[in-house]
Amino acid sequence: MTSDLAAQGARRVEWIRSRMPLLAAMREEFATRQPFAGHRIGMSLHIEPKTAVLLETLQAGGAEIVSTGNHGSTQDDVVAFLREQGMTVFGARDDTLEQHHVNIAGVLDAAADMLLDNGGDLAAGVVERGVTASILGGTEETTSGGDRLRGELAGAIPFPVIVINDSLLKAIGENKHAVGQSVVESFMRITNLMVPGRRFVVVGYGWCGRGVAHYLRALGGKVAVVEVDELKAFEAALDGFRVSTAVDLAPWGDVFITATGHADVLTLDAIERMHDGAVLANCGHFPWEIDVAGLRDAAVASREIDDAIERLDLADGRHVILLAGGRMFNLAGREPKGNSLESMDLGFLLQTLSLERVATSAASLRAGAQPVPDDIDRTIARRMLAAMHAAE
Ligand SMILES: NC(=O)c1ccc[n+]([C@@H]2O[C@H](COP(=O)([O-])OP(=O)(O)OC[C@H]3O[C@@H](n4cnc5c(N)ncnc54)[C@H](O)[C@@H]3O)[C@@H](O)[C@H]2O)c1
Repeated sequence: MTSDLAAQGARRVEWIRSRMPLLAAMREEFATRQPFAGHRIGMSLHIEPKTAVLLETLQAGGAEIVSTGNHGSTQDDVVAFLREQGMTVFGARDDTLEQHHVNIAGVLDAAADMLLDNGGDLAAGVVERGVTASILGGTEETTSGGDRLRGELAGAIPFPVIVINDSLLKAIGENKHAVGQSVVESFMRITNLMVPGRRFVVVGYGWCGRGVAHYLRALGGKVAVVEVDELKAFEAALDGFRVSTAVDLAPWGDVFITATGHADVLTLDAIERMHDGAVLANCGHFPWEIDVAGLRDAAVASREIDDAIERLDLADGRHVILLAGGRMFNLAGREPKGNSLESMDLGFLLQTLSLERVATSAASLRAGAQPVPDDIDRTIARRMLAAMHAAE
């Protein structure tokens, strides 16, 4: 019998599934191809409705799924739905960090022969347990997991791991365009402020920063860029943005958005020069880009004004607004949407085709971390163009 929670999960997945055409086509192909028949995939990935569509697709290809989510973000209705589809899923939204580690151990105990990893936890687990020989290969979703495989785990992984975040297709489709769109959407949803005419300073002009700067300008925002790499700073200037340092732009900007992946790119020396009411937000992966600790020390008072909006009063009478405590603000606030369905359709097809490559041709891949094979990027780009009717 379907539980109420599973039924709620099923309803939420329905809309998402209906707008992920690349994965839908894959499920049809897999019905006959069955590349994962006889394989058990052990997974660690943020569990929400888009992930459910990925898991359904792998299951349609014959895979047995044993999965857990990220700590603190597992959606219980989606877990209930996936369990009803015959998958083994560990984890709940309120799990402690300790329980999360038990969940990861549960996935490792299932003795999967393929891994879909997130941050390198499963790869580190099989090395620690000395069971690497039983693994055919797998994928790694994140840059930080890729860094770990190439750093502390280098030489210890005798099977291939395709690092999804190394894909140029993903950089374009997700980091630039999806993060660009969702950062602008989140700024508007969380603050309810106007973009047109407002002065934004974007720190970092990599894939994400470029997207953020372009989407803000597209809505009429005035945008300046801070970038330490002179080539990217030059590109930002040619793209028509004002380019300078954070300290120099501090009195000019109304809103400051960091997108670098690096620590302390917005510090007190800039914050002290900002005008009263300046808004600070970060969309980089780690919550360390804005010097939040330094800001809290300098503040004489602080209070939560609304969901993900905090006011910090400074000694000279000015105040600044910090969104989402300096964490990724496009995943915060009421009803965070995260990145667009289409970008996740694309990202999860990268996962699916990379796992299929491992299942069918592991011997043709080298051991350890490696980028997504170029032909997979190009196949998906062609499919995405067709799904978008871009040629019409
Ligand atoms: N919020 C999301 O949904 C989301 C999605 C994808 C990636 N990310 C994260 O966003 C961050 C940026 O990703 P990316 O793909 O744009 O990386 P990237 O490497 O393409 O760009 C980072 C840029 O920041 C610049 N930079 C570094 N230190 C700087 C400093 N002190 N001041 C100014 N510029 C500086 C670098 O020169 C580089 O151009 C990463 O942490 C990534 O994990 C977030």
